[in-house]
Amino acid sequence: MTPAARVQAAIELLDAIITATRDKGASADRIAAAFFAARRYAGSKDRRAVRDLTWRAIRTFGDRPDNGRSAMIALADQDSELAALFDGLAYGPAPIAADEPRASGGVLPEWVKPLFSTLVTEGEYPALLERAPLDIRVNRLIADGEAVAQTLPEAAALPESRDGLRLPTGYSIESSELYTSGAIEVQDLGSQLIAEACYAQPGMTVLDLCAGAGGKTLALASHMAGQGRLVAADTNRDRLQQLPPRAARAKSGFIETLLLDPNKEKGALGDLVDACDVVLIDAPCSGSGTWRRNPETRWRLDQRDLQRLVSEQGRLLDLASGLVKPGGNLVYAVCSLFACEGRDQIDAFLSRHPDFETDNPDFTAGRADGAGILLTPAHDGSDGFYLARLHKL
Ligand SMILES: C[S@@+](CC[C@H](N)C(=O)[O-])C[C@H]1O[C@@H](n2cnc3c(N)ncnc32)[C@H](O)[C@@H]1O
Repeated sequence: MTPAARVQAAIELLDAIITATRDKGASADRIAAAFFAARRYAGSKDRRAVRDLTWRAIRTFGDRPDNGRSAMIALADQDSELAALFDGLAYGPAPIAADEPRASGGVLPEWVKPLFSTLVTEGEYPALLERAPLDIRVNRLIADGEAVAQTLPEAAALPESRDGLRLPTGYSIESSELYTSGAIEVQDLGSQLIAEACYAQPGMTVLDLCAGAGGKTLALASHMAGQGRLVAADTNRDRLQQLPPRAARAKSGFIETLLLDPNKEKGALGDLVDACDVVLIDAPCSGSGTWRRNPETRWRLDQRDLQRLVSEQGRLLDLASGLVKPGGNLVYAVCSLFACEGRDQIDAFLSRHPDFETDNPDFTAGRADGAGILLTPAHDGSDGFYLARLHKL
C-alpha cells in the first residue's frame, strides 16, 4: 500500500470503529481484525501503519468524531507530512478543502471531567491516554521471582507489588517459554495490587464474584498456594469459559467456576452465605481507569450506562456483604477513576452496613480517597483503580 492508501484505510477503519461505538457494536480490536482479514493485500507493515494512525486518532479525541475523515484531517492540521498525503491520487484520500469539518476537543470527553475523583487533577489527564507498559506477575505455583528475573534481564522489578515485573512497552512475551509454561501471567500492576489486597492465604474460602476470564482469580490461586477453596463466579459464560484452560496452564486446577444468573445470583451462592474469608468484587464499571488500553471505550460511555453501572455496583456490594463470614473481608474494586463508582459507592455502602469497617492494605502505591485507595496512571504508573478493603465485624 502507498502511504496515502494507508491514510485512506485508517479513515475507513475509524469510520467502522466510530459506528460501532455509537451502536454498541464490537470492540475496536475486533473491528480492526475483521478489517484486515477482508484486506489480505495489506502486509504486516501496512497493517501496523494503519493501526498506528487509527489509534493515534482515537487517543487524541475525547469526544467521538463525526467520522474518520474529520479526525484524520484534524491530525493533518498538526502534521504536515500527513497533510501532504491528502493528494487525491489513486487509493489515497481526497485533498482537504479549507472549510471541511475537523474533529475537535481534548483527550477527554468534557462531560466526564467533573466525575473524576478530586485526586485526578488536570495535570493527570494526558497519562490517562498514554500507552500502558507491559506488566507481568510471577506465578508462585510454578516459578520464583528471582529465576524469572534472571531469564528476563529486560524486566524491572515492580517494588510496589509482591510478584510484579515490568517489561518495555511492545515487548513480545506471549510466545516465550515462561508464558506458555504458566510461570508468568500478563497483568497490570493495579490488578496485581487488587488481588494482593485480598490477603488470600492457603486454606481460606475465597470468592471472586466478578471473575470474568479469571485474571485476578489466578493471582489469588498463586497466593493461596493451590490450597483451600477458590470460587470464580460470573454472569458471562464466554468469559468464564476462558478460565479453566488458563487455570490448567497456571497449575491452578483447584479453582471452581460458577456461572451466575443475573439478578438471581443468590440461588447459586447459597453455600457461601456467611462462609467466605474473602469476597472480591471486581465490579463491572465505566473502565475510565483503563482508557489508556482501550481508548475507544470513552466514545461508548454515556450517562445512562454509568447510572446503571453505579446501581449494579451497589447491588453487588449488598449481595457480597452477606457472603463474607464475621471477621472476613470484602474487597471492592473498579477500574474507574470516577467518584460515583469509587469513594461515593463505598461511603454509601458503609452507611448501609454498620457491620463493616474500613481495613485498607498498607501499600506503598496509591493515595487514600475516602474510605479506599485510588491508583492512577500518573501517580502510580498502573491502570486507574479504586479499591477498598472492608472488614466484617
Ligand atoms: C471488571 S470485569 C472483571 C474482570 C476480571 N475480574 C479480571 O480480573 O479479569 C467485571 C465482570 O463482572 C461481571 N458481572 C457483571 N454483572 C455481574 C453479576 N451480577 N454477578 C457476577 N458477575 C457480574 C462481568 O461479566 C465482567 O466479567
